[in-house]
Amino acid sequence: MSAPILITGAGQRIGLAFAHHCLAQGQPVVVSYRSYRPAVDALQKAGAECLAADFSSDAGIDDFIDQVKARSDGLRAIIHNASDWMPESPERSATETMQAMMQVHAMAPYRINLALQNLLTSGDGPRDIIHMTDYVVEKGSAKHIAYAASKAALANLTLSFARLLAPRVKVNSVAPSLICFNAGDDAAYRQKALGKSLLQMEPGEAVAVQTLQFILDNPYLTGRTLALDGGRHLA
Ligand SMILES: NC(=O)C1=CN([C@@H]2O[C@H](COP(=O)(O)OP(=O)(O)OC[C@H]3O[C@@H](n4cnc5c(N)ncnc54)[C@H](OP(=O)(O)O)[C@@H]3O)[C@@H](O)[C@H]2O)C=CC1
Ligand SMILES: Nc1nc2c(c(=O)[nH]1)N=C([C@H](O)[C@@H](O)CO)CN2
Repeated sequence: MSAPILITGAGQRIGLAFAHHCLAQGQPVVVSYRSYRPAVDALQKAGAECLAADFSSDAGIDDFIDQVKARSDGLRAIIHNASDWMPESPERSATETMQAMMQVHAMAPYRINLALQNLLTSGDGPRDIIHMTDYVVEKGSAKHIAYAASKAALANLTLSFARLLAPRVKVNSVAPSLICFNAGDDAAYRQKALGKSLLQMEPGEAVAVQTLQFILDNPYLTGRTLALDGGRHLA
C-alpha cells in the first residue's frame, strides 16, 4: 500500500472533499479534525485514519505529531489545510487574535513539517508539502489583519521548506479567494463577495481538489504559489 497523504483540518469543506477524492483513487489518507462531526465517521468508514487534533496549543501540536509518528512510517504528502478565518473583534484582544492566527497558520505547519520531514523523505516516488494560504497574502485584509499576516507567514514557510527539502520534496502553496461560502453568509455578503472577482462565481471545493491533485502530479513545481481566485487581482 502506498504511503498516506496527511491532511489537516479535514472534518469539513475543502479538506474533507480532498480526503474523499484521494480515497476514491485508492490513495490512503490520514486526517486531523478538531470538532467531531458525522462527516468524520463517514470519512473513517471510507477508509481514512482520523486523528483528533487542536493546534491552538503547542501540546496539541506535539500530540498530533506523536499520533502520526505512531501510525505511519512514511508519508506521500502533507497538506496544511487547517485554518480559522478569525476577524478582528472587540471581544478579543489584538494579542489573542494574532497569537491564535500565528499558532494555527504558522506554528503548526512549521512544527509539523520539521517533525515529520523524515517520514516524507523515506521511500520512493514524489513527495509534497502543500500549504493552503489565501489571496489576501498579496493584498492584505482590513477585517482579517492577523489572519492575513499569518497566511503570509505560511507563504514564506513555503519558500524556506522548498529550499530545505529539495530535491526530495516539493513544497508549494495554493492561494484561494472565494471557494465556498459559509452557512452564515447572508445574501448581501454573498453578492458582494461574488463581485470581487472577474469570474464572479462560487466554484466550490472541486476546484481546490483539482489544484491540489495538479500539484501532486507535477514533478517540476516547487517554491511556488498557485492563485485560485477567479481573476480577483484584475477585478
Ligand atoms: N473556503 C474558502 O472560500 C477559502 C479557503 N481558504 C483556505 O483554504 C483552506 C480550506 O478552507 P475551508 O475548507 O473553508 O476551511 P475551514 O474554515 O472549513 O477550516 C478547515 C478546518 O480547520 C479546522 N481548524 C480550525 N482551527 C483549528 C485548530 N486550531 N486546530 C485544528 N484544526 C483547526 C476546523 O476544524 P473545526 O471545524 O473542527 O473547528 C475546520 O474544519 C483553509 O486553509 C482556508 O484558509 C482560503 C481562501 C478562501
Ligand atoms: N479557514 C477559512 N479561511 C477562509 C475562509 C473560510 O471559510 N475558512 N473563507 C474565506 C473567504 O471565502 C474569502 O476568500 C472571500 O470572502 C477566506 N478564508
